[in-house]
Amino acid sequence: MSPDNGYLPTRAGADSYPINLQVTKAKPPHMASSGSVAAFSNTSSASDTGSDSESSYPGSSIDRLSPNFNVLRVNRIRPTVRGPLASLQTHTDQPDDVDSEARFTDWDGESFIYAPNGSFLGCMFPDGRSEIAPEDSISVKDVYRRPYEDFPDDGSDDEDDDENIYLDKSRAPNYEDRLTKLGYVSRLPDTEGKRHYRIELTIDKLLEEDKVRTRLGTISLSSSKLPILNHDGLQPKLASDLEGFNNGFLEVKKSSVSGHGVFAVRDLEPFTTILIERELFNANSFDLYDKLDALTEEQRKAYHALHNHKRTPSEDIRAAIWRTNRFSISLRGSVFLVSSRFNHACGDRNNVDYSYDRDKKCMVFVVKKKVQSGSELFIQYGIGPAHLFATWGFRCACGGCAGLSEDDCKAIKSSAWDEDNDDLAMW
Ligand SMILES: C[S@@+](CC[C@H](N)C(=O)[O-])C[C@H]1O[C@@H](n2cnc3c(N)ncnc32)[C@H](O)[C@@H]1O
Repeated sequence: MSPDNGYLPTRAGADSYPINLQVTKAKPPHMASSGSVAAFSNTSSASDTGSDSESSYPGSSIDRLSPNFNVLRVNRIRPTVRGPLASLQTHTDQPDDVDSEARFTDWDGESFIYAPNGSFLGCMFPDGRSEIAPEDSISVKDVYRRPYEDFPDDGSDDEDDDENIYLDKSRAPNYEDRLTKLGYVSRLPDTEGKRHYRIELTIDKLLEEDKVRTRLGTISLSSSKLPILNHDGLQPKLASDLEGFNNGFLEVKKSSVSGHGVFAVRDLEPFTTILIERELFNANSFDLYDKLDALTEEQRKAYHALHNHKRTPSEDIRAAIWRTNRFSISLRGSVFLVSSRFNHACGDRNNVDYSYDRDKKCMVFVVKKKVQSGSELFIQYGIGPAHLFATWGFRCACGGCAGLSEDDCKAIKSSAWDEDNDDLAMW
């Protein structure tokens, strides 16, 4: 399982986080309460949608916010006759320990927006196609999960006169052509202990001289209530047997695919965060045994209760457990107790995405599509049964792929499998 092996469009980046998203329809333009920039001052409360419609479009499109930033709604307020502009309005319960400005980058018409603490807030596609979109919802598309450090700092970032405007030149070589695509980020008055940011996005190429910022939409964010599961003071029950572990979203129990698995305990909507778990430890092939020695007895017991899938009969059991369960974090691996119980499914069958929060050392799991209560929750370890077999030594039984024949396995073993190699750094 490797959430951190480069940019994969289906995977979350290291500094990106999941959200719960609800999109509401906005008032049609003629009903909008105000079409001017000044209207923003009335919208600093997260509970103010500017819209009275309840329609929701779960599955719409901004993904991957911090657990501290749940998107509650996106609503289109008013398209402007001068061309569309978009804005995000955010708030956070985070302590005031970060810069007061969010960051905005623009690349090939894709807009990436970061919270002041560097957390990825979302992305928008402010291209011409979405101008005055015919549908009521704001046109915010697709999902991007890219580690923050993916954006190279060439020292040449252009800062506009307005100190709240950032344009990342290194990501937008033709940035001069895009000068009308700037993000305007400003802090709004705090309410009820929450901090609010307004992020406006100019997307109208026609507005060369007379740039007018008009709110096209608003995104309100609230903090996630899902607590981090950590194993510092491990409960004996968790140490000996995870079966029955239930956090209100998921439970661990026997799976028909393999051993134990993770199952939904209620109907889940896309983008729901279902588990945030702190690693038990992080190791590489050199310090694994030291790390295991440093665990408490309960923690070690929990480690040994994890599944092990030996690649070779001679493989050390501690190494086999580590290799079977670790999530690859850069060149190291982290072990989790509940996260390690997710089985793999190929193709469309996997229904959960995951990412690693480097700061908190947590794995974060987010539902990708609607899941019915009782269904098994699957992640994707790798692409295709041949890769799974060559890397982890098991034959995929997810039901979503053709699987492997005996001959396939033999062929893989003879080409990609070194019987003597139980090297921990295999993958
Ligand atoms: C991280 S563990 C997953 C949880 C494990 N089933 C358990 O009981 O703890 C990974 C192991 O689960 C099994 N596994 C996971 N997904 C599988 C699949 N699609 N088909 C067959 N075995 C699978 C393999 O043995 C694999 O080495």
